[in-house]
Amino acid sequence: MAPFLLAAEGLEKQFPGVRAVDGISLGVRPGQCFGLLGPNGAGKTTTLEMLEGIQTPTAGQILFRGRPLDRDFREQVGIQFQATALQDFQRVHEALTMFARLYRRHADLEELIELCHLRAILNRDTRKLSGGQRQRLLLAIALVNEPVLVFLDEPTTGLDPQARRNFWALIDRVRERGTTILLTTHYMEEAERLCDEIAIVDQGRILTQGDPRTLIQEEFPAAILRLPVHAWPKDHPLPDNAERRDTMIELYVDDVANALEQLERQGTSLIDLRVDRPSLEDLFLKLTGHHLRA
Ligand SMILES: Nc1ncnc2c1ncn2[C@@H]1O[C@H](COP(=O)(O)OP(=O)(O)OP(=O)(O)O)[C@@H](O)[C@H]1O
Repeated sequence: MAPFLLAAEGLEKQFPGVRAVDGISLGVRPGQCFGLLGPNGAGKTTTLEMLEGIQTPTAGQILFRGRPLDRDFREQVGIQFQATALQDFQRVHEALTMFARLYRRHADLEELIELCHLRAILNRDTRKLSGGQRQRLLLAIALVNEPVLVFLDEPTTGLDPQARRNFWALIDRVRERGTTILLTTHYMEEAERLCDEIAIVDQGRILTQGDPRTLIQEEFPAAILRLPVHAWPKDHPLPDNAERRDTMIELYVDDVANALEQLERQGTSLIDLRVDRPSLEDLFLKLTGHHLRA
């Protein structure tokens, strides 16, 4: 586990009647953005909370810089919870200052305010923040002790697409400062956009792990052509590189131009044809047989 900042081996968590995490091993390298990607209930939050030292594993080992989690670990990491309780009647700058006081070492608050775009809302009551503003404040709070590693649990859930994109840009800047990030998400686009490495989690286990682009390239050719079943000529059997999914036929191809020529030659109507680059959604479907959002 030596090159890893944080590593887990054989993590398990058993709740009464529910095996939330069923043998997860992973390693997060310094400077990396590592993502746990999976549907609701997959065990992402439970895994994250064990890695944060908040939940005790039923079995398994966690090492931070090669050592078990200790008091020092708490000083060196930051946590953005799904729903950190911000106190009522507290303004943004008061919340920041209060959290900064909890740590021996803390960041330059002015710099943090700039980084997280909080200047314009410093005097706002924390109950009056929009979803994006709240997430920016929660991220600033997670960064208040200048952590080397920050945990983000579904940081953009509930944000509108524009606020989500803004938050991604903010995460880019946090990374550029050298902070290692471990996040959970059920948005595949987010995992593809932000993460150097992902672990796809389903039913408490990791199905596959690696850099998103490589994972996709290993499983799929360059493109997936999708067309409705009714467009396919009845007398033509499906070729080996095709699969039927519900009302659609998917063709897995490397040479799009050549595939289109063949389809036209066999009399397939191309009017409803879609050409897609294979995505994490396709990978998840292939690995589990179901859609991530199902
Ligand atoms: N404290 C608990 N007691 C009992 N069961 C729990 C507890 N916490 C989580 N679970 C169960 O463990 C499983 C995994 O939950 P977890 O919250 O880790 O999943 P998740 O992937 O983070 O999902 P979500 O995106 O909805 O947060 C679920 O079946 C959940 O109901």
